[in-house]
Amino acid sequence: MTPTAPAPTAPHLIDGKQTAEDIKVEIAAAVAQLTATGQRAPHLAAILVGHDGGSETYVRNKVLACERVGYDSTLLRFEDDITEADLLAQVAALNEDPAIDGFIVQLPLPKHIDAEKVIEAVRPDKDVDGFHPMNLGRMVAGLPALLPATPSGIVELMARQGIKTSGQHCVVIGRSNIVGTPVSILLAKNLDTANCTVTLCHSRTKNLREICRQADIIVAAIGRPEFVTGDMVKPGAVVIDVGTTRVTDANKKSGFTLKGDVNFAEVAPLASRITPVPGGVGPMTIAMLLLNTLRAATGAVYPKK
Ligand SMILES: Nc1nc(=O)c2c([nH]1)NC[C@@H]1CN(c3ccc(C(=O)N[C@@H](CCC(=O)O)C(=O)O)cc3)C=[N+]21
Ligand SMILES: [Mg+2]
Repeated sequence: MTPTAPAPTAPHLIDGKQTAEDIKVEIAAAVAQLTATGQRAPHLAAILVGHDGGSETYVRNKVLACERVGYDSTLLRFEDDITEADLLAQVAALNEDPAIDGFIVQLPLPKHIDAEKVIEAVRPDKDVDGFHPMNLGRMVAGLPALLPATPSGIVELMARQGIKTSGQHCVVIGRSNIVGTPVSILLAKNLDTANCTVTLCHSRTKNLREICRQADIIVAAIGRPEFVTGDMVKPGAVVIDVGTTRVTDANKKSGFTLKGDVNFAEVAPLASRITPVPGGVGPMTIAMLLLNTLRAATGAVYPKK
């Protein structure tokens, strides 16, 4: 008898691209309602410093997404020798501009610029990245806040895909300020969409493999391509891959392949559900940025100034 062919992986893929599209349709409807009542469309601005290929792609995707939902968008580009003082002046100008509802400063910034200082300079009510300590603190305290886009995108993606989180053991790998740390906090919250038992692992974690094997849900956010291998995953686990590293690939016209933090070939056959890269968490990040911009524009978190 011939061996059974492996089960097709498509049905258990978590389609972040489609879910993000659904959210954009909802946002577009909200924008149409705003403009029908005589209000102007939400306006998102992005500051991009330098010429990093990944950053250019993400920012371009953000601008395109704005067009899709009917927002106005402004892209401010600067060379990588811009001084910190000049960048801070640009941030101050956007803070004061009443035509701008929210803005982001694309990271990473050049080494001579103190990124923390720039993040703290963004007015919290326009901080649609949710990176300002005011928004992070309000999130930790469970107060209304502009939430960071990738963490809230992960929570929203699991909710919309019917993935059970309540009481589940979620192992987050990576403790960055923009993903690992905030997503571990969100997933532990007493929310219909969260309520996980969370373990936050990082580069100093002992017995990482054993801890990961106890996870019902793994969130991989270490930024190391194919870090999570089959031996780290309990059969039936849900696997959320946050990584998007460009790896040189001579066979590709672009010269690179986008790699997640999960070894997809090994892990997909074990997982009950898994996000692909691309088409998983990345598009959700953009959808949640748009949602934050709508919340900023309508004064849903902070009163409009
Ligand atoms: N101030 C700031 N805010 C950010 O939110 C921010 C940032 N800086 N710096 C870099 C990271 C990374 N990030 C991504 C956004 C979209 C995709 C995305 O759309 N990815 C597509 C593929 C895109 C491609 O083809 O490269 C996908 O996964 O399907 C990925 C990564 C936002 N970040
Ligand atoms: Mg720096």
